[in-house]
Amino acid sequence: MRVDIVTIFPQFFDVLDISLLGKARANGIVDLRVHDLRDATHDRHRTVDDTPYGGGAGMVMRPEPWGETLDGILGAGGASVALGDASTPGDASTDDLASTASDAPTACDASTPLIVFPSPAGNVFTQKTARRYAQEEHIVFGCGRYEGIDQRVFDWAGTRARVELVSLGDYVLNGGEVAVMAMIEAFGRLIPGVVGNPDSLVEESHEGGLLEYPSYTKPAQWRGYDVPDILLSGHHANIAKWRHEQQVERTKRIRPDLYEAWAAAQD
Ligand SMILES: N#Cc1c(N)n[nH]c1-c1ccc2c(Cl)cn(Cc3cccnc3)c2c1
Repeated sequence: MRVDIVTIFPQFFDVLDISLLGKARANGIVDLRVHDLRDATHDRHRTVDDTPYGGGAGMVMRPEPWGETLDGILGAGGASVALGDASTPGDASTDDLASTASDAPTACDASTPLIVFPSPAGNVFTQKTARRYAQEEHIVFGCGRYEGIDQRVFDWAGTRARVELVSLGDYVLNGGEVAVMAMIEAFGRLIPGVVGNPDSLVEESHEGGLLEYPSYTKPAQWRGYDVPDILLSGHHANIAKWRHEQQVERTKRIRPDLYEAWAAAQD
């Protein structure tokens, strides 16, 4: 899998060299490339922003550096696909991603790169999104700053690739870098060969729609707290049953929204 990141803070992603993803890069499982948007500027101050048309506070990211950088990543020709607007149906629902939505790509396939722009106005990133991204051959992440990126970048990019605006959640960040770091970790660990023991991914929170069960390790007693007896019984079937019951109880108590969706899917 190839991953390109466009940002004005390339050093922000240096940390990806020390994580599991660093090993995946070294092993050739992931080809990760970081691009400094300012390298596509041609003025003395390497300007990437300007005042917004129509007035308003803050600055908007200029389209030219984005177009030049994405041209370099996608190749001069690049895929030409007929698309709706940049947004695509989110993965937040429990339904499979609707591939027939009016704003979904109408003439492209998995070999067409996916360009993901973090945005407060994007669809919320979920584990379902992470699973989908882990299947992609080439993802380009466009990290914006200031008040956002000129809309024409999304419109033009949508003629060259599949484009998604994605939000990390309903809170406000200062730019896209933190969101991209989180998304790369979330889908990167799902890529075969990145995590040593893939079995460890199966019973995590949000896999299967339930939160994970509580975990314990040695010592059996700690500051007056004991490990549940069932976990010391060696009875694997009973342990599995107890763990599932814990998952259901925790999900119902902590995330009733997830519980309702999970319960509906059991019927
Ligand atoms: N993903 C996500 C996400 C999230 N969950 N919160 N904020 C963001 C996010 C993503 C991209 C940008 C770009 Cl480009 C500029 N800003 C700053 C900003 C803040 C408020 C209103 N407009 C722009 C971004 C914030």
